Amino acid sequence: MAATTETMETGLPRGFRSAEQGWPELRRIPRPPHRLPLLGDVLGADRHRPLQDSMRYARELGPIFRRRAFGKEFVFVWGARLVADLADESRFAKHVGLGVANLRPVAGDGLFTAYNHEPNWQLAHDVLAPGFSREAMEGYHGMMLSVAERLTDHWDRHLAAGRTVDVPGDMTRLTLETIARTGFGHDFGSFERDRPHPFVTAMVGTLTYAQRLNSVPGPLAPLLLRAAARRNAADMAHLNRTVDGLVAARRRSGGGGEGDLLDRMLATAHPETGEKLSPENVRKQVITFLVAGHETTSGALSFALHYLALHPAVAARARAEVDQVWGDTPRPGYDQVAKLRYVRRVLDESLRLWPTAPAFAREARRDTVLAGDHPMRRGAWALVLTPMLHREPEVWGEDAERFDPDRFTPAAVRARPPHTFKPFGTGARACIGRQFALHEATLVLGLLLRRYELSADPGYRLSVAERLTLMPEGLRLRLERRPAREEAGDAWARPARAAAGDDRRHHPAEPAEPRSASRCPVRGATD
Ligand code: HEM
Repeated sequence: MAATTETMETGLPRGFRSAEQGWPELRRIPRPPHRLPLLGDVLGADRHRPLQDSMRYARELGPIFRRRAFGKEFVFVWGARLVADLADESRFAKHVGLGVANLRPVAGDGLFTAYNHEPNWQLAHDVLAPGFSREAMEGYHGMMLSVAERLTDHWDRHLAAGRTVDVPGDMTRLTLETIARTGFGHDFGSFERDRPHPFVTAMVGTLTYAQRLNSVPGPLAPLLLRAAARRNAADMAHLNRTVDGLVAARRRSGGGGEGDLLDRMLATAHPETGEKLSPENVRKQVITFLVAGHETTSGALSFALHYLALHPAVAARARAEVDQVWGDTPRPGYDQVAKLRYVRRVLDESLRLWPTAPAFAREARRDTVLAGDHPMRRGAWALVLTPMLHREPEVWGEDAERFDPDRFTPAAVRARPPHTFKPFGTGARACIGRQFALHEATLVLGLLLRRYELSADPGYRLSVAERLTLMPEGLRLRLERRPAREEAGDAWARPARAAAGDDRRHHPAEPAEPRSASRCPVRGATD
């Protein structure tokens, strides 16, 4: 089965370089004390929650440590000084590490899973980056609002029926519809279904399988995961079919996406070379963007809603800001979203505690010494454990576990060393969809805060599910409608959909920012 050759024939993904080869002084790096022969550091490990296991080890072993499972040794790094050094792009680059490499069968040389040397990375990056420029984002705003209104209609129905709402499920509906609609002009009809869309089920299946591949001995994987591999093949076939249908429909219609991501993928030539993406690469990019474009944002929104429900004073402050900034505007404009500074801080603080893509891997471009202390050979790699970087006491204080959005006031951000907040990764391979995710999530949190009081089930204890990404498992909230403001004609409590045309509406009041051809439109100064 072509889908698994990279991982199953050798037990290791292509490009894998063992820690023993890469780190000459590996022995100096702390490891758990009770290592079993052949099996490694598996005592007490929860194979469904490898990230949270690693967080536990990090607390015991310090800012750099290693774990071994079934013959594979991993080096983890989370100390601020070490991570800042790994962010040096002249000496380090993205490593397509185990978890990401396991997604290669489905996402191939798509933007997220491409090896640095693959020419399709630069090609796709240059062709697609303008799809995340400010102008493009402004064009998506109306569609994002429309999808958010489908969510509030859905929640209103639950509220009327006296039911609680399924936060991760509904956030996934929302973010899938948003990326599908803005990027590909497609409607999955998620809010009209009782169960997750089969695309989501297939996606969760492939992500879970990619994670599981790391938790079984490589050579035994074909045997131990035979049934799971069969299901995975069916899931991948479903993803491919969905995407092929979507692309075929667009080709038949002869474009018509008004320059959305799919139009760019199909028709845009590289500005310098004139090259276009191949049909096979388009398939990989569409899958990449549909998956990367919703799963992590859904988790980020879900964690933020969890913390808002848990901290009524924070929610009240955020709501007061929304009322003040948006006033009675039924449909906030593009530029009114970035003005929700406190709501954005709530989001940042949620991403600090639970960065929903919780690790990224870095490899040495040449022989070097990490932070002047740990020699690494060219190709040696380490996993940055973002949730622990974001809890590093020297940076975030002894109360780093406490949820406090004021850690992101401009003064507090300025006072922190660089490279200490990395939910979107780092360098040239950092998240291309960062602004998209932040705009969408801030807008949706604003709309929900304005419309509802949210309360948590007092019995709920945060349980974080892992499938390469993170999600607050089983989170349900009780809603109460905020009293309507009669004098405003209930304008904000019931968005006047018809009043504000829908898709691709630009806000004339917002002047377009001049774009420098030499500057990548998705890389901000904060990266
Ligand atoms: C809160 C939401 C999001 C988070 C936390 C997040 C996080 C990340 C991280 C950590 C990386 C770097 C991975 C690595 O170094 O291996 C990444 C890359 C990427 N993300 Fe996101 N992401 C989010 C939303 C999005 C959205 C909305 C899109 C698309 C619309 C997207 C598309 C991508 C792509 C294509 C890459 C690969 C970029 C490259 O290598 O050139 N992400 N993301």
